[in-house]
Amino acid sequence: MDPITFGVLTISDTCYNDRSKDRSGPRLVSQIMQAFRNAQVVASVVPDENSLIQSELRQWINREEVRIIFTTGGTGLAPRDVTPEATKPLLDKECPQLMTAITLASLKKTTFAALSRGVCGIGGNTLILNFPGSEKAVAECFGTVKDLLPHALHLINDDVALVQRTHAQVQGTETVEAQIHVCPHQTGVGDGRDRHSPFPMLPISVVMDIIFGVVQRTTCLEDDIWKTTSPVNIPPFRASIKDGYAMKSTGFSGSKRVVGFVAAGDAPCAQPLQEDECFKINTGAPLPDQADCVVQVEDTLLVSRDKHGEESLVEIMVEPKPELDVRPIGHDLRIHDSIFPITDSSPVVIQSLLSSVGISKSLPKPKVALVSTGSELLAPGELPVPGKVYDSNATMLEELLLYFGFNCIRTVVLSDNLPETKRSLVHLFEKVEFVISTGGVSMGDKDFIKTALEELNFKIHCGRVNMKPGKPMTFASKDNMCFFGLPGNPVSAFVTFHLFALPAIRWAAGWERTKCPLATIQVKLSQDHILDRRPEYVRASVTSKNGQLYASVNGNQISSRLQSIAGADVLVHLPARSSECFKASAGESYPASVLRYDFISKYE
Ligand SMILES: Nc1nc2c(c(=O)[nH]1)N[C@H]1C(S)=C(S)[C@@H](COP(=O)(O)OP(=O)(O)OC[C@H]3O[C@@H](n4cnc5c(N)ncnc54)[C@H](O)[C@@H]3O)O[C@H]1N2
Ligand code: MOO
Ligand SMILES: [Mg+2]
Repeated sequence: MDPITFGVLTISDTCYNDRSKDRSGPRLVSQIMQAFRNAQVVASVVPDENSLIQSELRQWINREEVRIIFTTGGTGLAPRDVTPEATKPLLDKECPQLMTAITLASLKKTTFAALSRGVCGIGGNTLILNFPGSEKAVAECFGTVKDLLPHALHLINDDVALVQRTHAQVQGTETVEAQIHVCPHQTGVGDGRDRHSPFPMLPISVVMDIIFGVVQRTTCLEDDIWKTTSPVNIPPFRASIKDGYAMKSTGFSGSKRVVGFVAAGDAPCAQPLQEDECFKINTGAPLPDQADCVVQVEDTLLVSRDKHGEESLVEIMVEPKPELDVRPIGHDLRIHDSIFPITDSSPVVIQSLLSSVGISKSLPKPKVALVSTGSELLAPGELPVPGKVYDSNATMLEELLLYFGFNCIRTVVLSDNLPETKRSLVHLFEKVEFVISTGGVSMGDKDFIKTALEELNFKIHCGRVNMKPGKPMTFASKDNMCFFGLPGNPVSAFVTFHLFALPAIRWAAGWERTKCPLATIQVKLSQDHILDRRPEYVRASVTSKNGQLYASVNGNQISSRLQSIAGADVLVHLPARSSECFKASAGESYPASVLRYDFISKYE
């Protein structure tokens, strides 16, 4: 079944300014994913501005694969409500009855539905429907139209065979065998254990929006760190920039008597100084009070030593100039000035700048616990046991957290046992705000993570993501406790850590939102790659050839094969296969997330 791409456009000044306030957009996305297994969703938020709404809609209409667009918001009577006015000029045909069906259904719930002015119609080959802005309203409106949508698309496509089949179904003339379920809803119910995941397969962008909306970000950087002013001058004294001789610039070049020695760490010296005298001085040492310049040792000659072997006379071969090779007091940073010229959440930057002005403060970092689940797991170092495998995830995630500057508590392996899993989660959340587990999130009857979370009254925001690897990635929260259930397959855990858990932890630590995800670059593929049904995050190593970056896929990409992370500089983002495109070709350019600072493996 080919994927259908839906667009979900939230139109609201408020949500545009604070995306975490957008409830109706994510609700629509989740309903689409639940109703259509082959759905892909692009989502965006724009303010109530006619031109911005039109520009976003036009872009989606021009994308061949976007077949249905739902807008939510801006349909009412308020002065800023302009969604219908923005939509109408883009429609080639209006579909007023579709809106009538929505309105009739909505009026059964509330007469306020009469105050919505939304329109429906076709622009290019895309069906556009304006829904109101409330979460409840979009759920109801979607419920009204969802069964009509596949047939509407067949009609827009002029897909005669499927149109006839639907007409036959409606008229009851089709045989049972010939019936196809054009709109495959997930069952979510059934006798005994449900055989279908009740969790919609959400697009990555939606999961990211959810994570940033749910995880609480510390404001300590804004409230405290960025406002820190320096209690000292740097340098706190006039400091020599060179190893050489400190003197008066009013004297000339030529021979000078060496009257003293100043090393870094010595207190500034008040001894009188004549124009034909100098002090030997080291880089970083304080200039004697009466000196105003330094001549580097390379521009001098030693003339004589005294009886103790100490330098007594030197020849200064350049003309001394005022301030030559001197850093004045406060040259680098003045007392009371802000110590951060710009905000930079890197712990390296924060901690070292604080230290440079004498402030010893450790940054509050989110507390994280790691736990591997699986009765099959052996700790590295243990003897092999039939049926068991070694736990690589705990080591990998601990190293990744350290690499990115975060610490963790690493706990024991949990066996696949529901009461034990629940007990451990409760216990861990007494100590930390993030728990990252691996394993136990897919469909097996021993996959207890989601059940444990539900029984502990966590809200599961995401139980599946439309990606490969990492589909069953689970994100849940309760109060300020956040839980990432990464899939057990080692590569799935590796990819989902980088794409979801790391940005969440950086966000909690107070990082800017744009800095939380890994940096993205463009790379050209070195070889063809067959596209998957899900968007895929392929591990690849990068070669730089004449300034262009090429990505070579690291062997078999099955999610159990940890060898694919060896030499992995980037995760190349490949789109899902579509009816038009089934492979990514060598030479094509794709975005890629940078996994490591030293991300170029080879130069050719
Ligand atoms: N019926 C279905 N089965 C599966 C689905 C599905 O949609 N329907 N999804 C598959 C996908 S995709 C993934 S990914 C995995 C994820 O499974 P779980 O998160 O439930 O993980 P487990 O079943 O516990 O283990 C999977 C695999 O990984 C090995 N593993 C687990 N932990 C570790 C560790 N710490 N170190 C090394 N290896 C580990 C484990 O032994 C299994 O081989 O589910 C698919 N199934
Ligand atoms: O998502 Mo799984 O991670 O495909 O193997
Ligand atoms: Mg499993």
